[in-house]
Amino acid sequence: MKSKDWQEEQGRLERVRNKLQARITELEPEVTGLRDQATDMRKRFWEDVTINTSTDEDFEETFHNINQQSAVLAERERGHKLLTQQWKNLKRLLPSPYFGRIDFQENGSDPMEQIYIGVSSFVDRDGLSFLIYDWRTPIASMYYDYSPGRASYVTPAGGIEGTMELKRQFQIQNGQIRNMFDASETIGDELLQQVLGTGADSQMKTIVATIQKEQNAIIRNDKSRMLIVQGAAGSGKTSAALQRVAYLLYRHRQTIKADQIVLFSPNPMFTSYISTVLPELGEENMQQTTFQEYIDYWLGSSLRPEDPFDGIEYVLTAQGTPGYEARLQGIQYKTSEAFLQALQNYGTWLGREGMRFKGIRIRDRILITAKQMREKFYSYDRSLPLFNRVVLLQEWLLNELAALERMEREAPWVQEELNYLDSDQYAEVFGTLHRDREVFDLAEHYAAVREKVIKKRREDEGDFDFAQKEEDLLRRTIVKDIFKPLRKRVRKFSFVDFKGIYGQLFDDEAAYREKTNEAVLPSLWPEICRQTKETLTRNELFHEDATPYLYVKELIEGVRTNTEIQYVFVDEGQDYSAFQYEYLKKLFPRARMTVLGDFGQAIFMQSTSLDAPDSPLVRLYGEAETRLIRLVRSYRSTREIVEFTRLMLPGGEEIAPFERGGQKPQLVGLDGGEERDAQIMANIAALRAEGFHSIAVITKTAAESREAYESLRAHGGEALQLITKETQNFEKGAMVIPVYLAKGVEFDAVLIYDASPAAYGRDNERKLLYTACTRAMHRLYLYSTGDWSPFVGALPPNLYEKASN
Ligand SMILES: Nc1ncnc2c1ncn2[C@@H]1O[C@H](COP(=O)(O)OP(=O)(O)OP(=O)(O)O)[C@@H](O)[C@H]1O
Repeated sequence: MKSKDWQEEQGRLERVRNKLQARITELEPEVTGLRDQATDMRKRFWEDVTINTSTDEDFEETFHNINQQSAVLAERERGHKLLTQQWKNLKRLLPSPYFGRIDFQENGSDPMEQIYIGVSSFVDRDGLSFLIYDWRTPIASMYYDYSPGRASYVTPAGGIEGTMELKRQFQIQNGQIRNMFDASETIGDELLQQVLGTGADSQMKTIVATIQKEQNAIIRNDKSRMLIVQGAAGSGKTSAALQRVAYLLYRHRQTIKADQIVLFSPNPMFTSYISTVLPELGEENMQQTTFQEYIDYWLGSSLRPEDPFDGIEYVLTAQGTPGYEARLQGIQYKTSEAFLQALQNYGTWLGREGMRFKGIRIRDRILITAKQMREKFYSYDRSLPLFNRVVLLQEWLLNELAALERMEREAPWVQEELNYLDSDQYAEVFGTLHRDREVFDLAEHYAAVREKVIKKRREDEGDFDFAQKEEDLLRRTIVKDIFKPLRKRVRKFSFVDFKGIYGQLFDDEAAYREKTNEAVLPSLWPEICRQTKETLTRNELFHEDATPYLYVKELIEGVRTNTEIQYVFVDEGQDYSAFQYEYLKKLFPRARMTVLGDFGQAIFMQSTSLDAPDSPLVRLYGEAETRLIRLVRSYRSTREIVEFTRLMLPGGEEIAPFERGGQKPQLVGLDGGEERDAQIMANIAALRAEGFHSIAVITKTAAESREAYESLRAHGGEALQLITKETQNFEKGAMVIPVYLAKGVEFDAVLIYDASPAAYGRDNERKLLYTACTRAMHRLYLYSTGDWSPFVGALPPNLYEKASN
């Protein structure tokens, strides 16, 4: 780069920074001033309103007064929030105001425009000249989409065409230009090289300075109801998703708030991993959750669903145990669209017969039987949906309970209870009767006067009537205490026997066919039925039963929806079943959906292909509303690691490495376990000495992780961290982690604890090994004390180096 250019750019940078600084200094007193005003107002809120309730007019005036005062306060707070936001943005810009520049000559327009691009916009005093453009502005999109030459962009008013004369990238730190590149290709590789060469972090970083064209298409897609991204490991799916959230929040800032966007992530640790990206971009985080959290929430405490990690642990460790094959078949069937259809048919069947209810009882006595409920239920108009009839039944039950409650007050058991009441309960009733009196002070006065006038004493504690009243009240209280929780439960639909309704699906094959019209059943159906029923008796649910169970529950209770949410993001989308997608679609009827995933990393049984021609995801909203984008370039790992890992997958040749070189993966053959642990510890020490700090020893299962952890600790690995499904935060350092928890995250170096055929031999273990190896950014080691997994053995030997002790 010519030094004249450099000087000019440094000069401009300084001018912009001075302006930024001046604006910050100018805003500072306003920001603190408004904050103080608002705090002060809040403190003095009640001093500034005069409360007078003497007359109706006074009361009304007080009411308006309070309203007015809170409106002023809200306005101040809003003003303060906006100003603070602006002030924070400027402060964020100051050390590194921009990262890119394009010179654009619009067709038919005179001056060529220099467009500097940063994480937010900064306008000069005149209010017109943009000193910095937010990366999300339409004009800035050219920076990501074009190399110098003809270029265009789309504004709300239409397309603009012209020529890009220059495209420049900057690395600016603390106000100094550290690097400057003029790019001839779409985003020069140099900057990306540098960014990717740095170490892994315990938190994900933003990529706004180096977004690639194909990622930009994902970020700015604003048309599709359903956007599907199938992308190879490390191709930037999660990154694109997060920058897309930032883009949407900017593009629709008048209408969408961060809490109207929800992102489903694979586990809580991942949630913490990505939590800093949006704040770094000056935006609030969207809502983040896991599917499991949803399920737990809606199932309540009635049943304990198995979590997906216990589910996968079973699949990976229980081969050969009785019932294993049936469980696998069960998982496959229960997560399929066929089962969803079967359950819909089941809903129709329940509309005609077979609903199950739970009788309502008090003290070992049935008040309303399940049979009565069933008869009542099926007496309602059969054209009404299940849900409406259940609501009618609910109303009927509440009325019945009210009548029964009145009758019950005279029941002999109530008399008995009366005899056993303790003094506290008496005191309470006594207090209530007297309280009634005090409240009606006027009535008390009136009664006292009346007593005098008619010369007859009013009734009192000693009177028969009073005693009668007291007993009545006691009876009411006793019966009410029993009926109140009954009513509460009826309101929560607990008179419906959901467990029985779901369970009876698994009575036997003929019954199942009749209830669901299902033609094709898994061959081990009887065993699937036995397992499902047995789990239900323990008040547990297999992971694969949880969503279907909720689905059936909602057929009856009414569908739960959340209409507030405008955008739903599903990361690691291959791990959700067709069934779960249908459920999400129903849950968020207004939302647009973005699903990002990689079928190459589909390690759960319920996986869904994202881009197959018959993918249920495409059917979800229909082809016309769906856009599929494929990412094949992998940015995370070095070329050597990508070349090694991609061939583990059928069709993996299309995955393209980014040109960043490194060491070939190392296959370390050892004679025994002890030796392996010593070797791993030696490799970790060497990696650390080289400056790699985030290191993961990856195992296939949680059980294996624990064993490896114990064993490595005995060989000097005291500082290692064991990651389990309960781990909430992702910390930098060396750790032992099962592969399914390492999904979505990355490390400087990955060490595959056991790459033998015993660990990764079956076909469903191929993707596990691929997922594990693709977590590595710079270094990859595989260990085995015997043969190599066939997925490694089949690779051309020039793709790795063999090392033995
Ligand atoms: N355009 C880019 N500029 C800089 N870094 C990028 C870019 N795209 C991706 N990366 C980096 O590549 C790594 C992988 O990105 P990310 O985790 O988003 O990929 P992914 O497709 O979600 O991966 P996986 O499916 O393996 O979880 C991250 O370190 C990310 O910062």
